[in-house]
Amino acid sequence: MWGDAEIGGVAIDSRRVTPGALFVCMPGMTRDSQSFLPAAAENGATAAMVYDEAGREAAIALGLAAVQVDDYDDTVWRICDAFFDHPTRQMKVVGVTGTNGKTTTAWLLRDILAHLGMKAGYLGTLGFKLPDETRELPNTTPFAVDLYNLLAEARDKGIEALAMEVSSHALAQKRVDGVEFDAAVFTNLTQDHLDYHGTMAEYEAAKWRLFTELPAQSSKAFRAAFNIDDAVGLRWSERFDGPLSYGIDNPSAILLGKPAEVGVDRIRLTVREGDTRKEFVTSLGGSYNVYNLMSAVAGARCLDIPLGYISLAASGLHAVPGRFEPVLNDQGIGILVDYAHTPDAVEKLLEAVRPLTDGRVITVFGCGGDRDRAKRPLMARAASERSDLTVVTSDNPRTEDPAAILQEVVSGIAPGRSYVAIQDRGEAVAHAVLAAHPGDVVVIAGKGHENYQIIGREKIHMDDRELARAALGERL
Ligand SMILES: CC(=O)N[C@H]1[C@@H](OP(=O)(O)OP(=O)(O)OC[C@H]2O[C@@H](n3ccc(=O)[nH]c3=O)[C@H](O)[C@@H]2O)O[C@H](CO)[C@@H](O)[C@@H]1O[C@H](C)C(=O)N[C@@H](C)C(=O)N[C@H](CCC(=O)O)C(=O)O
Ligand SMILES: Nc1ncnc2c1ncn2[C@@H]1O[C@H](COP(=O)(O)OP(=O)(O)OP(=O)(O)O)[C@@H](O)[C@H]1O
Ligand SMILES: N[C@H](CCC[C@H](N)C(=O)O)C(=O)O
Ligand SMILES: [Mg+2]
Repeated sequence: MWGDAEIGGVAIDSRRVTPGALFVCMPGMTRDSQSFLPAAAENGATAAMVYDEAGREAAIALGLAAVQVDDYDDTVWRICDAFFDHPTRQMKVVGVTGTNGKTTTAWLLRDILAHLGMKAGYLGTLGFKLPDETRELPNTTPFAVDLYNLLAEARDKGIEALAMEVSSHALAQKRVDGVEFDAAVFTNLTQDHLDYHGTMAEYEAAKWRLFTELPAQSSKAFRAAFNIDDAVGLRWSERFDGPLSYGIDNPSAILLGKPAEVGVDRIRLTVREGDTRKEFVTSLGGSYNVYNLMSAVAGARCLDIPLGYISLAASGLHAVPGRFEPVLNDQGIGILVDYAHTPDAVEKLLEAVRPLTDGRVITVFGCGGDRDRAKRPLMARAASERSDLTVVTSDNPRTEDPAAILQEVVSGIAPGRSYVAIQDRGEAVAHAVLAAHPGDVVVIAGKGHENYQIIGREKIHMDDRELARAALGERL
């Protein structure tokens, strides 16, 4: 520590530094965040957390108090948790983790809690949702400094319960350490993010921290809910003391769902827990959402909300933005915008769609650049095996060559299956919609709620729902 300073805030980005703040420089970013020390000082920072000698010297030269840390990940959350006075001790927090279904589960859980009159919040891929406003966030689970700022804001605004997605990146980087979870829900584990974690074992180990290391740091009692129809969920529930197991297929689940009807915008199921049975009728659609509904119910049960209350609240549930979201039209063409961006999600999505139509299924999808390359051919296989026509296109190529990504995707198309590769996403959507006949379903996967395409480091406006409507216009 060099020098002393009274701290009035903590910021990770020089543009968000307010007078008196500690500016936290995070190592390993695309740009050296210590290069923003002058901008932070200009905005009134009085102290800086730096990660090497050059940063320390720069901070001191700017008149800032400086602390140099070697283990960034393990230090920053401790500083934030202490500075913000342990914000999660004053609200219920339910974490949701797993490869697919985090956003949907956490969003539905927030809706259930809000319908029951609680002041509930949501934090995840769809942003930071408070009762009166929703703000977009760049990450599913923000970095510790940003996260703790949001948690303190939630606490200060009287949020009673927060449903929060917890990504594997966040767990590996200790972004959520110090957060005192009342409960955590596990949805499923299949391949994704191998670019970051390297192996499935490492990926799984990161997620497991939410159920082991994090509760061990917490002063609260902790409950865990596992989907035991998933192989990893089953294994974990056996390793865990007193979990709430849930599922549809495995009859030993404590919370057991029996779907009675699954349509485009209707799910009806019975949930049994011991001697209690309750009917759930929602305006959600798609068979994969039966699981997410069960996950959300499990999250609410972990907070001791009676099953009957949860079933009442569930009657108000409807499609989550960008997930199995219909684009309505009067041309008789089913159009669904969805966020499937893993092999398992593509499979589950298309299995949800097939029973809903006697017509053809036409699927448009791509794979993100600068992300897990190994999943590209697997997504193509999953899509082409279950579609009558597959249209491969771009999905956030980022700094990669879009044509090269398309080639890697196409290498996985199942032999003999019909496909076309069209790099421009707007043209690809138009091709699919123009090829459709009444009764067919066009599935546009991968971008869901995203209203942009990232090309290079630029974000340009692009929204699959708008592209679909424009293409419908071309048919007239
Ligand atoms: C690869 C990666 O992790 N990138 C993150 C990184 O972006 P970057 O390296 O491009 O940042 P940068 O713009 O060069 O800035 C570097 C540093 O300087 C700071 N800065 C920058 C400009 C300035 O004027 N002043 C300033 O202080 C920034 O705050 C940052 O700390 O820093 C940004 C700001 O903190 C993050 O939003 C961004 O996450 C991006 C969006 C991302 O996609 N990350 C993925 C890998 C991720 O974390 N995903 C997980 C899982 C998602 C899921 O499957 O659900 C997640 O939780 O989001
Ligand atoms: N329970 C599930 N099992 C399998 N696939 C699912 C499940 N829930 C959702 N999906 C598929 O995954 C897509 C993304 O769902 P959602 O956004 O809820 O997941 P997520 O885990 O939050 O994803 P991300 O990692 O991007 O945050 C959906 O659009 C759907 O195609
Ligand atoms: N949170 C996910 C989103 C991927 C969505 C897809 N549109 C892409 O860009 O690959 C990720 O960072 O892997
Ligand atoms: Mg998400």
